[in-house]
Amino acid sequence: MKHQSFQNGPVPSAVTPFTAPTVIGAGAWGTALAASLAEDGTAVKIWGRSAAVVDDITNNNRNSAFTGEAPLPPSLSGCYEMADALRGADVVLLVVPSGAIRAVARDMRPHLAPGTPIAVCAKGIEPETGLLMTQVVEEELSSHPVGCVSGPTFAKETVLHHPTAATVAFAFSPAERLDPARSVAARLAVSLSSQHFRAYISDDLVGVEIGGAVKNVIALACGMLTGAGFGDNTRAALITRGLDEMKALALALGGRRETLTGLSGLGDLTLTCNSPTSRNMSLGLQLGQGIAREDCFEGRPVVVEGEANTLSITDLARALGIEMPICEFVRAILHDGADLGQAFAALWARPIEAEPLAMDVAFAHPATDQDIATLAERIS
Ligand SMILES: NC(=O)C1=CN([C@@H]2O[C@H](COP(=O)(O)OP(=O)(O)OC[C@H]3O[C@@H](n4cnc5c(N)ncnc54)[C@H](OP(=O)(O)O)[C@@H]3O)[C@@H](O)[C@H]2O)C=CC1
Ligand SMILES: O=C(CO)COP(=O)(O)O
Repeated sequence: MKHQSFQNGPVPSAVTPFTAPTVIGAGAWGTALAASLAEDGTAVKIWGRSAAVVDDITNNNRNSAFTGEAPLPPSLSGCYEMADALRGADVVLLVVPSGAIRAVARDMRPHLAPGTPIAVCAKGIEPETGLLMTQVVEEELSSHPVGCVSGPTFAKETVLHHPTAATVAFAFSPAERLDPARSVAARLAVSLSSQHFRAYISDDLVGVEIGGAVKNVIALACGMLTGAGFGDNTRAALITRGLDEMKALALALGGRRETLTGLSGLGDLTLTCNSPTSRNMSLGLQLGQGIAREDCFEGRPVVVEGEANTLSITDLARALGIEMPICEFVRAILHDGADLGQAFAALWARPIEAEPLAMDVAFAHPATDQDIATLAERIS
């Protein structure tokens, strides 16, 4: 049983962890999160749609298909009936790819106890609606508190107990604001935390979710340019300017700028953009090397969230009037058949901007060259 203090003013309150968590989705990340929750012996259920995967977890304490030979805690048990998985659950982590979130949330509805909190752990934005994953789940499960878990977390490292940190974000009720130790975010953060895993809390769902969704697209760009033969300078430029794009989108949707410098923003951007362990970075790398899309990953189907989400993110940005040139560059390559060299030359030839002004000005004014020149004069 985890009991930890949460500093709230002079008198720290105790945080009560969840005692019956269920994870929906038995892929790599669902398995890693379930293992973190079960680390201290808490009985955790994990639902998967493949009987072979579920049986492997229950009988062998392994998920060979998704997390290899890494041993999983014995208090983790698999279910392939949604009703069994959700019976008695006091918190649910929803960990299927973003494209499946709405349908799976709908399937969960008849089996959830009233008010059970749901933490969405997929990274993306819904096509057509432009909704964040938590907003999609709120539409399907309107009477439940809905939040998210996001951060720089490769599942394969998490199951091997490499120290890992992530952010848990939920809206805080007025009572929780007075005593954050009682918040769903704090309770889930403590439930997930162990000697290998640290969870931080936030109430900025927009900021946390936008970081997780957009970093995949920037990782694709980093992969493409790395694959094309460029080095660390180019990746650093894309990461930094990509962070600016994330901030702009999050701010336009009501998120907070500082959230994007946290684990789910800069943290995940740094991880994903610099490592071919990332499926998004890896796809970009292969495309940059000239490998045809259908031959990438040797033809295996692999979840590459940034691929479809490039469209949903740029559609949303266009509708909001936000410039996201790196994301547009990735869209041009992946979805409009553009030539990588020509598209990058166009990206690189964009007008010179004053770096701090690029953010601050874009929101106050639909910035023209004249606007920027005028503001630059005023500041200098
Ligand atoms: N892997 C990682 O390191 C991290 C991943 N994430 C995010 O977690 C989410 C899931 O990714 P990840 O676990 O890696 O993906 P995986 O490919 O490892 O697993 C996906 C799981 O979802 C299941 N699934 C797919 N479609 C459906 C559906 N329509 N209905 C029900 N189940 C479905 C798959 O089942 P089946 O095998 O039967 O197809 C599989 O169990 C993504 O949004 C990803 O961005 C976040 C942080 C880290
Ligand atoms: O989100 C992740 C790490 O935080 C996993 O990244 P990929 O989906 O690109 O593999």
